[in-house]
Amino acid sequence: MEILGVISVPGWLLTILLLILTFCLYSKWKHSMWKRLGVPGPEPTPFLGILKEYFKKGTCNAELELVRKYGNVVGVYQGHIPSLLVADPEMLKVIFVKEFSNFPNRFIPVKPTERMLAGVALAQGTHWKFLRSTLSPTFTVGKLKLMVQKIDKCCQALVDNIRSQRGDKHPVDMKELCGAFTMDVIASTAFGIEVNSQREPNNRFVYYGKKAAVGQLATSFAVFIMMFPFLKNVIGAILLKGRVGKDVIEFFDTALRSAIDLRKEGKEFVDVSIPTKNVIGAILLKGRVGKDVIEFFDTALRSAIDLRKEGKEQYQDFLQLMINARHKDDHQENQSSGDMQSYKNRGLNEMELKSNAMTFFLAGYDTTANTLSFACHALATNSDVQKKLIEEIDTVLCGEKPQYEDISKLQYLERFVNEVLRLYGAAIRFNRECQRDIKIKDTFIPKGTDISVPSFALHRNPDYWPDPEKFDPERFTDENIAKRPEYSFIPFGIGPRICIGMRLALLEAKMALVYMLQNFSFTTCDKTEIPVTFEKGFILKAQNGIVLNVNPRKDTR
Ligand code: HEM
Repeated sequence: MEILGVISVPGWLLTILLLILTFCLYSKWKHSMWKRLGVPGPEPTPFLGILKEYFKKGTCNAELELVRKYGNVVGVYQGHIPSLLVADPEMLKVIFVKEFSNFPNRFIPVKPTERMLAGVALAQGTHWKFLRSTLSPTFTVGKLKLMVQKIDKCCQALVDNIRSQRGDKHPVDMKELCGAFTMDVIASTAFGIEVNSQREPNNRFVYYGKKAAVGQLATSFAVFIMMFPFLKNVIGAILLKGRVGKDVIEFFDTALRSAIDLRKEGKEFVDVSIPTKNVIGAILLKGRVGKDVIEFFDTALRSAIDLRKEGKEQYQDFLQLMINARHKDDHQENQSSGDMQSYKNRGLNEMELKSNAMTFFLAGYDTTANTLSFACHALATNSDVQKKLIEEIDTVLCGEKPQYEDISKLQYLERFVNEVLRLYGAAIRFNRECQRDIKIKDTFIPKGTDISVPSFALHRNPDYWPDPEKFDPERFTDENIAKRPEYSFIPFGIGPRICIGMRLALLEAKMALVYMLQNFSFTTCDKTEIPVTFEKGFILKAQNGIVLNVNPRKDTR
């Protein structure tokens, strides 16, 4: 083809050039939205928007810089998807509480699968309302009290494990140990399965839990879809369905299916061989899960069954509570959409049960584990705080094991944990999708916008937290709390969609801290990183572990 009768260009090359030009214009137009709306923000990198910064500096540091530079409301682009970062407490109240009906759902950058939408964390509209109201009773104080015995056992194992790991005064990686501890807690409180992941760091639950941990969505596929969101519905689901965590999902599904089957008929618990054989047969036939997984699962299952045979297990776990919430009306088993009335007479269907059990497992493991390991780091690097905490624990408990009621008496512990959550809250970002155009505090937010909360940056804003990097539990005295705006401290989110597992997380973290401090104190060693380097994902983690000296308390058992 000739251009202006001068240059001869092959047709295919011209097509490519035109395509590139079209994409560049598309990118430029997409990246002009916040400027047109008068919202401050950084100049986006073509096609990638802010993603390059996130990958280079990590989500938490990138957002901290953005909020410090542009203020509490910042317009950015994840690829070509417009995101409004909101770290203004007043605006957060409007979006997450007052105008919740306009922001009821999470923003999901990829096309969600049916399974993703069946879990309470990603469910939408009335379906979310139904799931949330069905699952919330699972986390009441009364139900949590029933879990205390299980948590207690895991705490004892944690202490034993620290003791054996430190051996002859070797430093201990508390990140690994805390991960194994919360894995034990969630396995027993969610599924009634006792896995000794603390003594077996290569345990399959730990392996699959880690593999499936939040942050998986930051795959190249997700980035690709963020760059070209118009392709979301065409290829998003296919790519994600095919590639992300298939073996992980399969593992959890099989484990759960058999656990449910076992419970359906009380008498089957007595016969170990039949159900176990069936499960393994099914896995082998499918040929998808490795031999090691089968062996692990067989062992875990066997121990769960053995416990039931010995009558030790009373099914006081989330799985049982969820099973109790289903089969109220079997013929509506497959219903998963419609108005609230259509959910009225049914419990959880199979897909919802599976998806939520896995959600609890994944949401409850990594978040709590990292919070706890940062707490140990804070103790080691703030000896005065540690001393005060030990004094309180000794005075209130007099060396006895903590009971549920004791935990609320430990006021300094409450302040300490809050300060840990302020500086090291695991969920550094959570979001909502704007359903209809709306103007809030002079900012126009178009329908479909992702509203993301950079909580790491909010929790380090010097306007609310003077000398923000300083670790100081006294920030959480009643007097000091009253001086700050509501919603300036939101480690578990805000409003009707606040973290459903908050009480469990706080209970297990506090119990573990009490157990540890009744037996040990923490100090730094030459391998302790100060300050800690964070990983770059959406969950706050110490990149190089939390390595500390753990010293037995001379005055303890
Ligand atoms: C220290 C530990 C934890 C932290 C910091 C944390 C933080 C959060 C945050 C920030 C959210 C988003 C809330 C919002 O959008 O407003 C959330 C949601 C959620 N969390 Fe947690 N979480 C923790 C532990 C747990 C545990 C132990 C469980 C379950 C056993 C859990 C289950 C969930 C679920 C299911 C949701 C989605 C709720 C919904 O959409 O209705 N989390 N969490």
